[in-house]
Amino acid sequence: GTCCSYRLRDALHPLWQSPLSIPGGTRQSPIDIQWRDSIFDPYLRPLKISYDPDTCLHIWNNGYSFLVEFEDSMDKSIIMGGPLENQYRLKQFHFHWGAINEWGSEHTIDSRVYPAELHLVHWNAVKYESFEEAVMEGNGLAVIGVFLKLGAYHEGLQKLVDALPAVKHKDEIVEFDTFDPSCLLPSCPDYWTYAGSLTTPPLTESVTWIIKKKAIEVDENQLEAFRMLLFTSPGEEEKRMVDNFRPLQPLMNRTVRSSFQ
Ligand SMILES: Clc1ccc(Cc2nnn[n-]2)cc1
Ligand SMILES: [Zn+2]
Repeated sequence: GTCCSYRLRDALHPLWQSPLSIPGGTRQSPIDIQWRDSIFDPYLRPLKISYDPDTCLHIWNNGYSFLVEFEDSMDKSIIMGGPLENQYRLKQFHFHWGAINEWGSEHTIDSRVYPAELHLVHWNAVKYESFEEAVMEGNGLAVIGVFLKLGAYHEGLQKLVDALPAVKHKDEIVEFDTFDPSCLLPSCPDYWTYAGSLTTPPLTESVTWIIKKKAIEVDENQLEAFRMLLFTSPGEEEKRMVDNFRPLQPLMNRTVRSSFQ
C-alpha cells in the first residue's frame, strides 16, 4: 500500500538525517500534529504580523529550497504576540514540496500530508545580535508554517513563480524587489504552536513553531513550477528539486497548544 512506501521513502531518502544522528534531540521537527491532543491556551494572543515589502532583497537557490531573503538590519518586517515574548525579525521564507501532490509538507495534521509547506523564518532581534547567533538559542527563532493545497490559482504567489526559472540551479540568485509575504498567509488567525527545531542542518532546537490551521490554495501549474527547480549546479547531472522535506520526528515530552477552541 501507499502508506508503507511513504515510510520506506522516508527511511531511504538520502537528504535527511534520522533522529538517531542528533545526540540528545528532545525537540526535533517536523511532527504530526494530532488535533485532538492539542490544548487550547486562552492566554495565547493573536499573532501580529507587519512586513515591509521594500525589505525584500533577492531569491536564491541554496541547493535545498529557494529562499526569498529580507533586509533585517532594522525592525521593519516583524512578528510579535502569539506565543512570542519578544519581537522577531523576518530573515527569509522558503518552501518544502514533493515530487507529486500526494506528499511534500514537513508537518502533518492527523497524518494528513499537504503537497507543500511555506516557512517564514524570523529571529529574536531583541535578545540576540544576529540571525547566526539566534539560530543557536532556544528562543532564537520563530517559524510560521503555512500549508499549500491544490486548488485555485494564487495571484500573490505568481510573482514568485515567474522568477523561479532565473534560479533553476543551485547557487543562482536574482534580485527580487517589493514583495509582501503576508499575501501568502491565510486570513484565518487560528494556529498551533510548539517548541521545535530547524528541519535541515544545523537542526538546532531553536524554533518556536507557529503552524497555521488553514491552508492556502495554489494551482497545479504553480506547484509544478517548484518541481522544475534543480538541486544541482550548472554543468552537473540534473537532479530535480523535489521531496526536500524531513521525515516526521518523535513528539517526545511536548505539548502542542492551539490558539482556537
Ligand atoms: Cl538558517 C535555516 C536553516 C534551515 C532551514 C530549513 C528549515 N528549518 N525549519 N524549517 N525549514 C531554514 C533556515
Ligand atoms: Zn523550512
